[in-house]
Amino acid sequence: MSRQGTGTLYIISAPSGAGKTSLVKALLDDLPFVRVSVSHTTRAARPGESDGVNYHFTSVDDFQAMIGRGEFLEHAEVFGNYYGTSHPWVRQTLAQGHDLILEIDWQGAQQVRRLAPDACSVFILPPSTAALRQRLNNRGQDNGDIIESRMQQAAAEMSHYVEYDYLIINDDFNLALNELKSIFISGRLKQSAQQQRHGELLSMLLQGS
Ligand SMILES: Nc1nc2c(ncn2[C@@H]2O[C@H](COP(=O)(O)OP(=O)(O)O)[C@@H](O)[C@H]2O)c(=O)[nH]1
Ligand SMILES: Nc1ncnc2c1ncn2[C@@H]1O[C@H](COP(=O)(O)OP(=O)(O)O)[C@@H](O)[C@H]1O
Repeated sequence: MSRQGTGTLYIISAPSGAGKTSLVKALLDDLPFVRVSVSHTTRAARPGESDGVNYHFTSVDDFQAMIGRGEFLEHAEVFGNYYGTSHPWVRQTLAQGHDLILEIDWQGAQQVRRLAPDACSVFILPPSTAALRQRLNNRGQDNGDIIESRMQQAAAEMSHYVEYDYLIINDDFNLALNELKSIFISGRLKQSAQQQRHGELLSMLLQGS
């Protein structure tokens, strides 16, 4: 299912605050063939977040109705809220030939791997737990209790890193971004070579030089 059309499915997981959203945003700015899935969640929007952009903010009743209709590729409860990925949207985006990122937790990653064994998965670690706490504080979007509960669950999330194809330590942001980009570019190159379209990719990659 990760290779319907020409797109490849990528899973990116990390403990809260490790920097996955910032890295994915920067990656999307640089690589035009990549899209990110906007998940559904029952958590409240943070200041500055908008419906349909960061998440589809959904009531618990609506979320459960979507589960009942089989609309999620995967879903999980994280930090006391539900999160899920729209199956029709994933199918359509891959069929259009885009590579697609799912920013999901380890539970969702396990569900997706069962359905799409050739999905490529990347785990992002912070350089230390102290840095993780510092980043959650600096982000300034969660109160002290929420930060505490995210720190408590960080170890459990991080214990799953061995299940992933790639591991990136997000210490220096630009270094981590380049490592992430190489994974996507190499994946695209492999696909393009299979489809005899490597010349097209090369000119896309070199257009800024
Ligand atoms: N299984 C699953 N997890 C998700 C989904 N969307 C987000 N998450 C995970 O839910 C957790 C909390 O996300 P969020 O509330 O945005 O907090 P943040 O990671 O600190 O920015 C993170 O581990 C996300 O990877 C989804 O659609 N499915
Ligand atoms: N390499 C880095 N060094 C320092 N701060 C970072 C780095 N990467 C991300 N951050 C900051 O850490 C905070 C959490 O990042 P975010 O992308 O929201 O994490 P996540 O999506 O994994 O919860 C943000 O304020 C972000 O700007």
